[in-house]
Order: sequence, then structure tokens, then C-alpha cells
Amino acid sequence: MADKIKDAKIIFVVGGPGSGKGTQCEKVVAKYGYTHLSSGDLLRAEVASGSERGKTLQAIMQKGELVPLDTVLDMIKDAMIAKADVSKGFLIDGYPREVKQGEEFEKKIGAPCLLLYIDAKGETMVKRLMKRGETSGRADDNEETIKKRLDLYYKATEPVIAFYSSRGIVRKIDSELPVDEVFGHVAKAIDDLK
Ligand SMILES: Nc1nc2c(ncn2[C@@H]2O[C@H](COP(=O)(O)OP(=O)(O)OP(=O)(O)O)[C@@H](O)[C@H]2O)c(=O)[nH]1
Ligand SMILES: Nc1ccn([C@@H]2O[C@H](COP(=O)(O)OP(=O)(O)O)[C@@H](O)[C@H]2O)c(=O)n1
Ligand SMILES: [Mg+2]
Repeated sequence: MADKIKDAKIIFVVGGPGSGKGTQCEKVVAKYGYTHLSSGDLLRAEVASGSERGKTLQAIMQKGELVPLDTVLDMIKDAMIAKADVSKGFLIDGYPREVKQGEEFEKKIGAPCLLLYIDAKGETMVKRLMKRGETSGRADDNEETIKKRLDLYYKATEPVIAFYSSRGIVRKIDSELPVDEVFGHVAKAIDDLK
């Protein structure tokens, strides 16, 4: 496995709920042809399949809690293997959610060359998610669950940024700006990789 993807770049995309990770990843795909793997989307696909495992996941996600590490990591790994031959880079969106997830990823798959830290204010994220909730159909885009996701983000996920900062691979992106300006900074960070 590690073999197969050893030449592909691995980029972690980390930020709070509604910070704009998915929005920026879509633009990176369009410009750079990287493979976008959203851990949340992979989990939602499993829920949509109606499987027994999906039912368990649905309950966890509805509460805004974290799905067991191995479940998410296995899904990401399978998706990466499926694309390994054709992909020159992977955007791992919404993962790691806690330092331990990052450590396990590196053991089983490989090391990231960049962490894009998509940063927006708490109130901005809540506003965006409430708006998205009007049409997203996402069971977790409601006021109560948004608050829990945000709390968990500050508690569990922000330490991930400190962890990778010490390695010098974090680029902090101000996501309060208009989407295209945010993307300008994202593109710069990716261009600097070469
Ligand atoms: N004004 C503004 N809105 C944005 C920006 N980026 C994203 N949004 C909006 O904010 C909402 C959330 O964006 P997503 O890209 O889905 O955020 P995410 O970080 O993937 O969120 P989760 O999937 O919940 O983790 C969407 O409705 C976007 O249209 C931005 O840079 N500026
Ligand atoms: N690595 C991950 C990613 C998502 N999840 C779950 O999936 C939900 C949605 O993830 P997401 O990345 O689409 O959305 P946000 O919570 O970041 O807004 C999270 O609230 C968690 O319940 C997880 O447990 N572990
Ligand atoms: Mg997303």
C-alpha cells in the first residue's frame, strides 16, 4: 500500500465545521487534478447505503461525535488504494480529527507534505452551517449538533494543528475572505510544494 502511493502528495485539509474545506478542495481538484477524499462524505456514503454499519455511523454523526478511528481510516485507505495508480495527489479533507488519527494514518499510509489549515471564526462557521442546513439535508446541520461539532473541533482537532506546526508543514489560510481569494492562498501553498 505505502508503496503504491509513495510518489503521490498527501495533503491534510483541516478546519472547523463549515470553515470551507469542501469548497476549497473542489477548486483544487479543478485546477490540479488531485483526488479529493472527504472523510465526512465517505461516512455519509456508508450511511446512505443503508448497511448495518451505516446505521451505527448515522447515530454517532447525528450527535456530532467522532466515529471510531479505525472505521474512518479503513475507508480512507480503501479509497486511496482505488485511486493510487492514477492519482498524483490526495486531499484528505476533514481528517485527522485528533492527533491520534494523524499518527495512525502515518503508520498505515504515509506522511503528509502539507497541512492546509482552513481558518474561520466560530460565529462565521455557525452562520455558514445554518445557511447550508436550509438545503443540505445533512442531519448534523442543525443548531444543537453544530455547537457540539464546534466544541469538539476546538478540543480535539485544534491540537492537530499544533502537532504538525512543529514539523513546519502547516499553512494557515484565512477563510473569512471571499471564496476566490481564499483559493488564491490555497493555490500558493500548493505551488510552493514544487
Ligand atoms: N462567504 C464565504 N462562504 C463560504 C466560503 N467557503 C465556504 N463557504 C460556505 O460555507 C458553507 C460550508 O462550506 P463547506 O465547504 O461545505 O465547509 P466544510 O468545511 O467542508 O464543512 P463540513 O463538511 O461541515 O466540515 C457552504 O455553504 C459554503 O458555500 C468562503 O470562503 N466565504
Ligand atoms: N474523520 C472523521 C470525519 C468525520 N466524522 C464524523 O462525520 C461528521 C461530519 O464530518 P464532516 O467532515 O463532513 O463535517 P464537519 O463536522 O467538519 O462539519 C462529524 O461530525 C463526525 O461525526 C468523524 O467522526 N471522523
Ligand atoms: Mg465538508
